[in-house]
Amino acid sequence: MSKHSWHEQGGAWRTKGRVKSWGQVSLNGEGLKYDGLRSLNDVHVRSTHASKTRSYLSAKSSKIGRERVLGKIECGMKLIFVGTEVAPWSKTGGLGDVLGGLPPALAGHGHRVMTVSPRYDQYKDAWDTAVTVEVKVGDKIETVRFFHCYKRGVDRVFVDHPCFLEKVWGKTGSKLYGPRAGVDYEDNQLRFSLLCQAALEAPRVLNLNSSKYFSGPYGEDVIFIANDWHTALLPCYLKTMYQTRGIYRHAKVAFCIHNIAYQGRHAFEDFSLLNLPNEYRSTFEFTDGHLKPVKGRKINWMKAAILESDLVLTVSPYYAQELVSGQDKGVEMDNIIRKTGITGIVNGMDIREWSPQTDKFIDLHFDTKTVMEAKLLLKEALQAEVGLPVDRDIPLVGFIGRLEEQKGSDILVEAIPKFIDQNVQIIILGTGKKTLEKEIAKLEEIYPDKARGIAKFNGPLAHKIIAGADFIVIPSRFEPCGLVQLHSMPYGTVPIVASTGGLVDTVQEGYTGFHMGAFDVDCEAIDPADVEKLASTVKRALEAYGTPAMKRMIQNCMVQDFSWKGPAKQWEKVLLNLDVAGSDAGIDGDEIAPLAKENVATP
Ligand SMILES: Nc1ncnc2c1ncn2[C@@H]1O[C@H](COP(=O)(O)OP(=O)(O)O[C@H]2O[C@H](CO)[C@@H](O)[C@H](O)[C@H]2O)[C@@H](O)[C@H]1O
Ligand SMILES: OC[C@H]1O[C@H](O[C@H]2[C@H](O)[C@@H](O)[C@@H](O[C@H]3[C@H](O)[C@@H](O)[C@@H](O)O[C@@H]3CO)O[C@@H]2CO)[C@H](O)[C@@H](O)[C@@H]1O
Repeated sequence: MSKHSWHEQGGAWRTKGRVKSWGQVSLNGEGLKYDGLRSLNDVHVRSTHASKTRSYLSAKSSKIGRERVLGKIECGMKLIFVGTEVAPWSKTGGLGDVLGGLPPALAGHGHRVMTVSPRYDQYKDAWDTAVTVEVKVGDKIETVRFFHCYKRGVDRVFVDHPCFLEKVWGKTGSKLYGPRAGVDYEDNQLRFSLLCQAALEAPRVLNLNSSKYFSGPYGEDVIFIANDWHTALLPCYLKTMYQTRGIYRHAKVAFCIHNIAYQGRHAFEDFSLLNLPNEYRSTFEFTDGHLKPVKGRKINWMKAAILESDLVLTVSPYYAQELVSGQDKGVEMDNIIRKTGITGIVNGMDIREWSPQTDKFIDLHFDTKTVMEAKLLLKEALQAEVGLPVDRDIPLVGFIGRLEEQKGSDILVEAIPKFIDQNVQIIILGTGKKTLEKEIAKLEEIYPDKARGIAKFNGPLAHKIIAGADFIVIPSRFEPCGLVQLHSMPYGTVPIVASTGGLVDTVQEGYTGFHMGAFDVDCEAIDPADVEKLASTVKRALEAYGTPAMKRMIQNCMVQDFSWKGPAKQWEKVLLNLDVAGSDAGIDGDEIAPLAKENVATP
């Protein structure tokens, strides 16, 4: 049994009755009348005879740009990303960022890219396609409707169903998975079953004509990129509901692990909710030493996803190594992953959102030449905003993250007394576990002139901290990739990081940041040695503040390229290796279109 970091503690949904039969409702009839955003005919699509309406445009790269002519696809893959978060429409953390940023970068390489995620809110930029499909979820037939918009070269598809829209009020930050942090919705397994089935329908039933480069449904020769445990049923349904019927014969599934701490462990009896044939029981079966959500034998969604997908990826090479290093870091999936293998590709970040030269949330823009003066002014603005004494000579340390043990905010709180006597201020921004939120909120009372803990999900403030702080501290017990250090470095904000996961891959000791060493991954305890490591490394960073060495580090941080361009190339390479019919390398392009101003999810 892994001693720590399986984060799920319960919330299993119990079935009251057993499902007698499985499978999708019969699909008959035909006719796909949805034509991009214009035609809003009320078409109830029960058919999946998408091929009848195919009219692809082919794509050719040329030196002077894209030249695409009617005919068969000559270039690019058809990629369907599926996930429960997609920024800016929905986000509780980094999963949303990745589904927001990676797809446009792959579209920029000439691939046809769609994301499928829940419609948690009335997104003002996503239109009703009027296309509906029926899927069997648990023992009920549910109708789902697709909404759509086309942004930065990506078809953003939103799955509309009351199980998403009625539960989540407000677009980001909370309530996507449960009424509060640590508590899951009882019907999460059904919600995610519905999402997976809808995602499998989308490429076939949506007749999208979003750009001059591509038109018609995506068709069947696609690659699904499933993300985290919520999408684990996708490879299983692909095989049992489609490929057995000769549909999607060449389609493949890549499964990306953003966080092994959340695996979707549920009561074994819940298998019957999933509408999968009995032979899949063993794929899901999993026994651990935990009592929650039930003692002993369970189903484990992530295990099934790892075993049933064609390719398993994660979000940094070092995390990939950690996952197979043993039970603790692999959270009891290490033996399974050793069998399948795993590819680690470090995440990129959205340089349109996170750039000191264009950031819409800061009052002053800067570059490598103006950084030293600009940061002082931005720090003063930040100090004033959070109510700390305004003093440009005090080094400011920031923290941004979900308040879960993963992120080590508890270790940080414990370490603060050990360095707060220095010339320093600290601002912690995060939401999550109530106990951890209370801990950070108390800091202001204890250190009124030195510390602020803000238990809110606040995007603009995150930008101001990234820009105005001198250091960003990331004391994670484990960190698959970490985006906050990527966001901070272009702003010359030097990261102080635990030596784990993607933090190892992206921060170089003494060159672009400060490493604290690896922490104990046991989430149930705070190791005093880790408190010491954190405090001494912060002190080391404070000593460097204002020195020529620190100035060099700031420059080193700022000149790196953390955009999605490089990672997208690597993603392209591994996805091409899946050898799906019609797939071809894309072109060496940039993102097709900038993030439109209206590309903001508002209720
Ligand atoms: N209170 C708050 N207010 C405003 N913004 C907030 C916020 N709390 C967090 N954020 C934002 O949420 C994102 C968090 O990024 P992380 O890399 O820490 O992801 P997370 O751990 O959630 O995701 C997992 O998936 C990602 C993506 O693969 C991996 O990088 C990561 O290691 C893994 O744990 C950042 O954009 C951050 O600014
Ligand atoms: O983008 C942020 C993270 O979002 C996902 O994590 C969520 C996870 O998948 C959900 O299951 C849920 O986790 C809760 C867990 O189920 C429950 O038993 C309890 O331990 O509390 C957990 C937190 O509420 O919410 C997570 C988001 O908070 C995604 O899987 C991660 O990769 C992302 O880091």
